[in-house]
Amino acid sequence: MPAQVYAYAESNDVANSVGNYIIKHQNAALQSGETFKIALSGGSLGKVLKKALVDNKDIAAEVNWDKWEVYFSDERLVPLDHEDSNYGLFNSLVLKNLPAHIVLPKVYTIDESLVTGKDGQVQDVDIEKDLEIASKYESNLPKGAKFDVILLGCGPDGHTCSLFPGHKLLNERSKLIAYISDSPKPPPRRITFTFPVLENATTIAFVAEGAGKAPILKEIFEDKHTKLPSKLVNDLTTGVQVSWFVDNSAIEGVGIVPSKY
Ligand SMILES: O=C1O[C@H](COP(=O)(O)O)[C@@H](O)[C@H](O)[C@H]1O
Repeated sequence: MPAQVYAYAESNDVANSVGNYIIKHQNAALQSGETFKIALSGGSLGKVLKKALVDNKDIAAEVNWDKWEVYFSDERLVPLDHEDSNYGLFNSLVLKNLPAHIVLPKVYTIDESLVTGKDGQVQDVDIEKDLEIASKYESNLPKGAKFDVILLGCGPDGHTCSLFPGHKLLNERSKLIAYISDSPKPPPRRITFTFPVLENATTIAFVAEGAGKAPILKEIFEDKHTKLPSKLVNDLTTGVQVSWFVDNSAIEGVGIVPSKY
């Protein structure tokens, strides 16, 4: 299934389109099941989610938060209220801005006590603990590690989740959640979805904005041989529908014909 690319001049339109996409897949999931299982990323996606799910009142009214199960496609091994935490970003930008009457979603976070220790202080690097964080997170994944939607970012180096170009985790097949201690982008200690989880999703959407993303999108869409992580996701042949929500500057000079969602 070839990836669909949806492009807009304005950032608000990108966000609204992402919001409509989420609602469509939420409704489809709730027609056949009791919960909507979504995985989020960090980085620039946080602001997009706020614009889409909090600020746009029409979309906000359609979100069945109480039926959502929220996971993170990757997480940095820092306390949950740390500025680098992907959960922390979603919490501060979205969850904390929801009206008081909203029943909050079930959100699956890393076990913070393994990062901070019982005294609440961040502990020194302890690979065994970090592996335990990854395997605990894996044990909480939905049945069959099946997500209705996975929302991804694409770093300027082509990384997605915490899967970095050329890294050995690109070949990880036995673990669904893997630990990385040498992330080239700080912070170095993280956990991440692996390819078996991405391959199994119903739908995956990338969100990428800004001229800084244009060179890497050019490589992803024009270089058949590149092995960038985002390209590997883009080329999945397991039946997952991959979409891109971008602004015009992110695809400036890229040879693709975008659509409107
Ligand atoms: O480190 C990370 O970066 C990617 C890409 O972030 P962006 O700001 O360039 O969109 C993000 O998707 C991932 O969750 C995060 O941990």
